[in-house]
Amino acid sequence: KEYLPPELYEQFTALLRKLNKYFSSYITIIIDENEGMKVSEVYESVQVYLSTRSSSAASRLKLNKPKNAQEFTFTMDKKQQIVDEFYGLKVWWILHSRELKQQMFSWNSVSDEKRYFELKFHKKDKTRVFDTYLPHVMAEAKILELKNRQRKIYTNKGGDSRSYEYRNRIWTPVVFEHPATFETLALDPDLKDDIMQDLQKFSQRETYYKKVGRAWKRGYLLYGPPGTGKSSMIAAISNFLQYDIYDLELTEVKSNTELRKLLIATTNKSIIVIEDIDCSLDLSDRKKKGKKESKEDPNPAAAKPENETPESNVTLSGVLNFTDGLWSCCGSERIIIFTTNHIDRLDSALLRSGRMDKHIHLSFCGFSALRVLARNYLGIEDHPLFEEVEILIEEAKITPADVSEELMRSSEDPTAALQNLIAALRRAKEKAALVLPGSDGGVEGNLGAEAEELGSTAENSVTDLKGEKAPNVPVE
Ligand SMILES: Nc1ncnc2c1ncn2[C@@H]1O[C@H](COP(=O)(O)OP(=O)(O)OP(=O)(O)O)[C@@H](O)[C@H]1O
Ligand SMILES: [Mg+2]
Repeated sequence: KEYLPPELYEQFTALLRKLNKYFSSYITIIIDENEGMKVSEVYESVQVYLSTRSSSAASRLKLNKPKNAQEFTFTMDKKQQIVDEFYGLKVWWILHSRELKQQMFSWNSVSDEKRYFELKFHKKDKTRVFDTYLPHVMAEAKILELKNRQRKIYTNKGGDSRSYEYRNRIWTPVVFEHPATFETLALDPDLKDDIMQDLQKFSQRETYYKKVGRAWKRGYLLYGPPGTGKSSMIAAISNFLQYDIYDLELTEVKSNTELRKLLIATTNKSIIVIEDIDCSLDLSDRKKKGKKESKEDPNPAAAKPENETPESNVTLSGVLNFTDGLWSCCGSERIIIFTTNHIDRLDSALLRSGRMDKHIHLSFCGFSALRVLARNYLGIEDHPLFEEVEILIEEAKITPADVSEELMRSSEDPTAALQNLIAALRRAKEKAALVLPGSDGGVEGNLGAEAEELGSTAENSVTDLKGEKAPNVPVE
């Protein structure tokens, strides 16, 4: 390097590398961390596999202990080599990292890093490596992943953009530990069974979906007043199927293209959630609003101040494409869940039959749901006060969240807790009568109408908390 001019030195070393390759009796395979916009599955599997080998084989390790994990795990540090042996076959693994030069200068710029594994083995072992060793690595990684699996909840709401782990990922993961299960969910038993069977069936129907030519995914729309268990149900579904959750914050998504990127970056066996879809996007009035704006202001772009941050440009059609367009079939075993408190605010395009496979109405606490809550919070199956509660609860229209609150206040004394509940039910009943005299009650009056309205748009039966089916009025 000291004696040759730089350009000659470059050429000389390139030639040496070529010669080395020509005469070398080894083969090297590169496994990149990123595969387009996704983290490569092969890279992740290799990393998991090597974590069991590294503690004995490498001299410099990184120590990890994921939250709640039983044991420490080790991962290879950069430039470390691990020699692995498999029935007499010897291979070398090295983790490399390359800094990518940034094109543009900026004050808070951080150089990008590209990581990759290098697998080296003798030429004579080529067939064995491809036919037996690599499949063994993948299979072993799968077993380990299942053993140490921690479910994650991902969000697209800005992670730490300067941390390497998150900069290259558009979803930020957090370990998911929600305790809600179908056991603890206060729901009409028939509705609960129906949902559980539907989920179970879905998760076992890979070949069926293929046979009928459909993408292996399912859409649920959960609707009902606040505090009726929509979010809890999503957690219960995740715990039931052992799927990860992708919590999509639509207001953070700038365009339909970004929405598509987010979709592509989700993994299989996952639940994609858009909570409060009516609040995230003005879906119903979008077209009308667009027309109005264009009438009032012939050139709206010119009126905008230049430094204004661009608003979300996600459109209804973008969301619809996200749920069932051509791109929605990349990957499989996905459940897409929308939640809303106001089903009447949703565009009919989102509600039409076949769009979301199941519309689930979560409503006020019925007596059977109360029994579940009494078991959860008070540890009782029956009580003399249940008779009174049963009569009151059908009229009072109180959410499971409110019932839970009442029961929690004196959980050590079931009688006192139920007396509190009875008082709360009486208050709720009076309040409901005051709000809408002569009607069934407050908000719930509207909800009944919503259910009927939905019956006319949804192909699937509309099931509610009490297991009633809303009338299926034919689509006009
Ligand atoms: N059906 C239910 N079964 C058991 N607990 C429930 C149920 N509904 C509500 N709760 C309790 O009430 C709290 C609020 O419920 P949750 O967040 O699931 O309501 P939500 O329907 O998602 O409300 P929002 O529309 O405001 O998002 C939860 O912490 C849960 O403990
Ligand atoms: Mg919620």
